[in-house]
Amino acid sequence: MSGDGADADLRLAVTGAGGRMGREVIEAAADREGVAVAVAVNRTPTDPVAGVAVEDADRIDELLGAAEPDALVDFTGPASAVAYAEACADAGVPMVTGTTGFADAQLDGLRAASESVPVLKASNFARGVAALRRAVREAAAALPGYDVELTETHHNAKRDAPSGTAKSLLDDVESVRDDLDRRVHGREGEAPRESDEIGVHARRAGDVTGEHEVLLAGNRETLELTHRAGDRGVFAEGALDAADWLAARAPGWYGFGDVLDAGSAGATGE
Ligand SMILES: NC(=O)C1=CN([C@@H]2O[C@H](COP(=O)(O)OP(=O)(O)OC[C@H]3O[C@@H](n4cnc5c(N)ncnc54)[C@H](OP(=O)(O)O)[C@@H]3O)[C@@H](O)[C@H]2O)C=CC1
Ligand SMILES: O=C(O)C1=N[C@H](C(=O)O)C[C@H](O)C1
Repeated sequence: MSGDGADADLRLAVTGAGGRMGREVIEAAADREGVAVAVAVNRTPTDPVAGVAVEDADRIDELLGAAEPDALVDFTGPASAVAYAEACADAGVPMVTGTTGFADAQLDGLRAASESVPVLKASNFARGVAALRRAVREAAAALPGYDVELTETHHNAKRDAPSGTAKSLLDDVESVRDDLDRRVHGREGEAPRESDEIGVHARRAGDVTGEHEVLLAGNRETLELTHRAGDRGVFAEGALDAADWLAARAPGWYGFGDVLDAGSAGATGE
């Protein structure tokens, strides 16, 4: 393969290239046959990652125009993800974003870009989480009246809380349980539990990659459904699968479930 990946099957742009996930995506791409990183950018100057030079993020428009990558993979922050989506729309580049913590207005910005190019947003690219989401929908529907509490644990540098995955799981529970429509974030003092609550607990500690547990409890039994990510490579692999799939799609709004459905894995939803 040539240095700029001109003969690769899938040529990527990666934003946040100096971040935990950006580095992981570049390293996973380097290990994958037929995939090359044609553009990598970061807000602050960063040494090359896996031999890929990291450019100033302010040059993104010029770099996308010159390299014409097949897709851009973004793991940054909500404001920058929206700005990169606008750059993708202008350059005609499909965008995969795993960034979490968007406000509603920022989501509108992503959706606006999806009118021009394919945009795939997923709060979690682990296949196990896709399976967890299916299991949670099934369990919550099968156990009417049971209390539901969600606990997520992440490393101490995570910015947003609760996690994007936690919010997706809460959406899943609420989609099958009309009686649960109030998210209660932690409890303190006089706080008796009401029947319409879903308790949400966000823990931040050490270097935990990411854990999500959904507890369903009746009066004489409990069911716990838990996913633990072993390392960030699992997210990077899923994001590369998503980029590969998205590169051939029409403009629109997509989720990781669409990628897995296409591969007959049977997942649905974001
Ligand atoms: N969907 C999924 O499967 C996963 C999603 N995530 C999400 O991905 C995102 C990034 O996580 P992680 O890699 O751990 O975070 P890091 O803090 O390690 O990296 C963030 C990166 O984004 C850049 N960045 C942040 N804000 C801006 C901005 N305003 N403008 C330009 N660049 C910016 C940072 O640049 P700089 O170096 O200059 O600070 C850095 O390169 C988070 O939202 C996280 O929740 C994480 C793991 C899996
Ligand atoms: O910030 C992280 O690290 C992670 N963020 C995602 C989220 O907010 O759900 C996914 C994963 O849990 C790791």
